[in-house]
Amino acid sequence: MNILDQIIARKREEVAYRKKHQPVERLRDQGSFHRSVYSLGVFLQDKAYTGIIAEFKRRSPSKGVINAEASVEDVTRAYAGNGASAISVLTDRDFFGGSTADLEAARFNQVPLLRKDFIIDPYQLTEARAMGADVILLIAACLSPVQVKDLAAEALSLGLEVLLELHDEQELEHVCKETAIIGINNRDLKTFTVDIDRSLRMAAQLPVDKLKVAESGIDKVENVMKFREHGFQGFLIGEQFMKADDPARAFQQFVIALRKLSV
Ligand SMILES: O=P(O)(O)OC[C@@H](O)[C@@H](O)c1c[nH]c2ccccc12
Repeated sequence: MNILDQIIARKREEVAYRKKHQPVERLRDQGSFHRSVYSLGVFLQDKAYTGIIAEFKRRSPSKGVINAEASVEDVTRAYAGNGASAISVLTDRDFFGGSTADLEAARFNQVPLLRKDFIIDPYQLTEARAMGADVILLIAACLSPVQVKDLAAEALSLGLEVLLELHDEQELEHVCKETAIIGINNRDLKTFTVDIDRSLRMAAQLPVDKLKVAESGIDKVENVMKFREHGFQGFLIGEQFMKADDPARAFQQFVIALRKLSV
């Protein structure tokens, strides 16, 4: 079993457990279920922001512990206060050290919040809405095209936006009218190999009306500039900030350098 298969096998158990202990009706009663959402599509196209979807990630299966100390509140406040178009928060516990509590703790920020997890069941969409997310991730590598379409339609009906993550050409068939924002993951979730040019190669094959997000392995402002030239509106960056002793400062410095190049 590759790592993605292991994550999904564990996720099925986790979702079954959660459904039993937190019935979907109870999720719908939570206050945040009914709040209005921030639109990732709108924020990615607003030039007042950088296009960066800045991620809060404590650890990962590929890197182990990235940052054990960081405070969600402090880091995400710095992300939102310094031009992030959105914030991504890992909510998977077993492989990424995240939690529902982490996302809830980031909710005070007035930018779109992405629930970063492995979504395989509609229950997780209601859960995402209830915990205060605005956007959910659907990963083509672990879903069929029909599952993507059904989960995306349900997410939209709950008022959530969808970021569909692709990695290779075969996954282009997962793109549908319900998925307006497409991320290309430069990291292969099965082998962890990162190829930063993958986004550039695949971008040309995406429908022109989709918003494009380059994901993973971005560690230089020059990468962001290059992605922009290739028509990308979004850049999902985690480790580059989280591996610093002070992720808030690392983000600020990255944005200052990016703004210098952008003028
Ligand atoms: O930390 P990086 O290399 O900047 O990557 C961020 C993000 O793209 C990565 O965390 C990610 C992309 N797709 C995922 C799916 C699940 C978990 C994590 C991810």
